[in-house]
Amino acid sequence: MEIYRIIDVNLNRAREGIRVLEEVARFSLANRKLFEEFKRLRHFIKEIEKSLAGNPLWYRDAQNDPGQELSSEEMARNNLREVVLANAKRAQESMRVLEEFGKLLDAAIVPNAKKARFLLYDLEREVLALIKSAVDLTLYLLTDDAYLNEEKFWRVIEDCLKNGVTAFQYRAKGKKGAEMYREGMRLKELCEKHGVSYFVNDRLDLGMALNADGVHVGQEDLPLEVVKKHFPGKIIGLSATNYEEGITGIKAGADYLGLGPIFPTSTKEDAAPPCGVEVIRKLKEEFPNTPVIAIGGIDKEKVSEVIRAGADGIAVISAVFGAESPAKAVYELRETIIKAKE
Ligand SMILES: Cc1ncc(COP(=O)(O)OP(=O)(O)O)c(N)n1
Ligand SMILES: Cc1nc(C(=O)O)sc1CCOP(=O)(O)O
Ligand SMILES: [Mg+2]
Repeated sequence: MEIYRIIDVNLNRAREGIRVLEEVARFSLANRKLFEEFKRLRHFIKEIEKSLAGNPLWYRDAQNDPGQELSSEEMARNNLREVVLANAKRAQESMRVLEEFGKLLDAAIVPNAKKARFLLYDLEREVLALIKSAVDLTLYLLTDDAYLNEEKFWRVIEDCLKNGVTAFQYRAKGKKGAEMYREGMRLKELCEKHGVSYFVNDRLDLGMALNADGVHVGQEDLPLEVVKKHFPGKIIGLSATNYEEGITGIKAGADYLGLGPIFPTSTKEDAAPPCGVEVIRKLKEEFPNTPVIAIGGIDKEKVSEVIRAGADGIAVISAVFGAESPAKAVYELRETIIKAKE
């Protein structure tokens, strides 16, 4: 009897998890193919239930189930990706339980539960890829220690987030872990408040501790594949200073490239020689699906040139933080990008 209750609870959890994913595909992604595949999968779970010799419903006893209350982990969801990850995990775990207890009750359901679990892994990957590609990297603002050193810059940053920044990177070089955690958390909260994607530079550990949307690594930071392995489902960006590094990075699975410096920059002392805009054109011709974000020496005058060469977005520091009015600079850069993309 308790096995029927376990089967009942897990059939429900699997269906509920898949139902949430179905709604994400339908309403958030407006993707008919994925929506229908989730629906088919949900019906397939129903068929597993019907194929059982007994009816798990006969043994349902929700009143006396000690696992009824929501854990705080179940209540915390910051964005669509977290909703997908949590519900896919929930459904996959339930199917695994069905496989194990099915062996005791009705071995016939085992291969079907396993099939459903593997189908769900594939669908989850597809949904996460679509969510990742929906992240807007058009105007990507990075911090630099030279600017983030006075209290007044917190106000400046918030103004920028309100005025058109679409992605933000916490980039600190000379600070200790405790300070980075404090600043990083404060910045993350600001980004969340304004619906801006939040990245951490260089440090996988900090990105994980802050539950950032992603981490950006350079050629001399932790290897891309290591960061991808330890931060699954997150957006992992890679710096490339030339065409060859760009190709290698795309083939290794970078979610986007930070390509540069495109022009001379005085912000980064150890920057490579400028690579110019033609590299953007070549990379985008060969790999149109990987976002290329141009960085290094980009300002109001140069932004149109990089966007017309095919860059999906720009990453900037001094063009914003060095401006008399950073919020106005953000607004103007955004307007110029939109015009150049038309
Ligand atoms: C979006 C973006 N592109 C490039 C970089 C540069 O990364 P890296 O080469 O590792 O240099 P540092 O920023 O760590 O000095 C970036 N941070 N972001
Ligand atoms: C952080 C950084 N990375 C670069 C690279 O080429 O990888 S250039 C750079 C500095 C960008 O600052 P600014 O917009 O002031 O030129
Ligand atoms: Mg780096």
